[in-house]
Amino acid sequence: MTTTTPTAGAATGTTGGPAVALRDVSKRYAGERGVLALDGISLDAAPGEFVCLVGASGCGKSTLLNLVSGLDRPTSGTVTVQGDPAFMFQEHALFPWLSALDNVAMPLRLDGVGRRERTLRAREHLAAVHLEEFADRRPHELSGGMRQRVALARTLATKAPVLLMDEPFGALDAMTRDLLHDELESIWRERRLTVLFVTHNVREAVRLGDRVVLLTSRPGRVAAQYPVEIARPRRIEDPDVAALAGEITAELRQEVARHGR
Ligand SMILES: Nc1ncnc2c1ncn2[C@@H]1O[C@H](COP(=O)(O)OP(=O)(O)OP(=O)(O)O)[C@@H](O)[C@H]1O
Repeated sequence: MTTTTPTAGAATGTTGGPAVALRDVSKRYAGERGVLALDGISLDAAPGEFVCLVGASGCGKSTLLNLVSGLDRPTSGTVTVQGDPAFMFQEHALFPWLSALDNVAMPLRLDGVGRRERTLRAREHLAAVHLEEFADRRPHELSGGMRQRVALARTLATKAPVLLMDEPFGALDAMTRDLLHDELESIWRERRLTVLFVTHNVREAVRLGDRVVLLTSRPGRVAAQYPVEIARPRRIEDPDVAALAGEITAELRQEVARHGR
């Protein structure tokens, strides 16, 4: 039986259960070849937990996030989320004709928040990502890193307790990515968000995650899970981060080799 059950409006942690729970979730895409993207995934994220997903290209990471977001439904199994999650992609998907402030205010506007209140709140979210001085700029007047910050601020404006991030920093240079790691980490802690973060970059996963989940090549299954017990604050170049990332990468390589991809 297929059910996707976002318990809309529930706050993180109020029911005492996991913030995100996947139970034996499979996804087969329709079409001639009927690709089986995910096969029997069971995975929880506790309220306030930062979970990173890594795996070979095409193993179903984006599919998994889409199922959690409710954009798509599993073929079988159940997906349960406490509250409506917010989604942030690699492509910032900002409205080009709107200022940074109006982009951030958009979810508030859609929620029916009045102009005065939403401007005030959007300014606070921009300040959280250190962009208060750029409130009036349009996306094309901002750098790639700044645009991703605006996208992050807009995601925060939704007040969603669960944040789904699909390679959000993949296109950024190392320095900008480092800064955004710091900002995301501090916002995550402050707001006690639950984060599901997809990345190709195993070091980034270890830098950010409380736990790293390694998926098998297609069809995606959980191959291994690594609790990250390295004290925060962490830096991506820390030897401990590099060591665990090395271990996970070795396993990932074997996984890719096993499937000849
Ligand atoms: N809408 C769709 N229709 C048919 N097949 C799809 C669809 N979306 C994804 N797929 C297939 O499902 C598999 C998993 O795709 P998905 O994008 O979830 O993988 P991924 O791990 O996020 O990939 P990458 O790391 O390259 O971004 C792939 O083989 C892909 O071609």
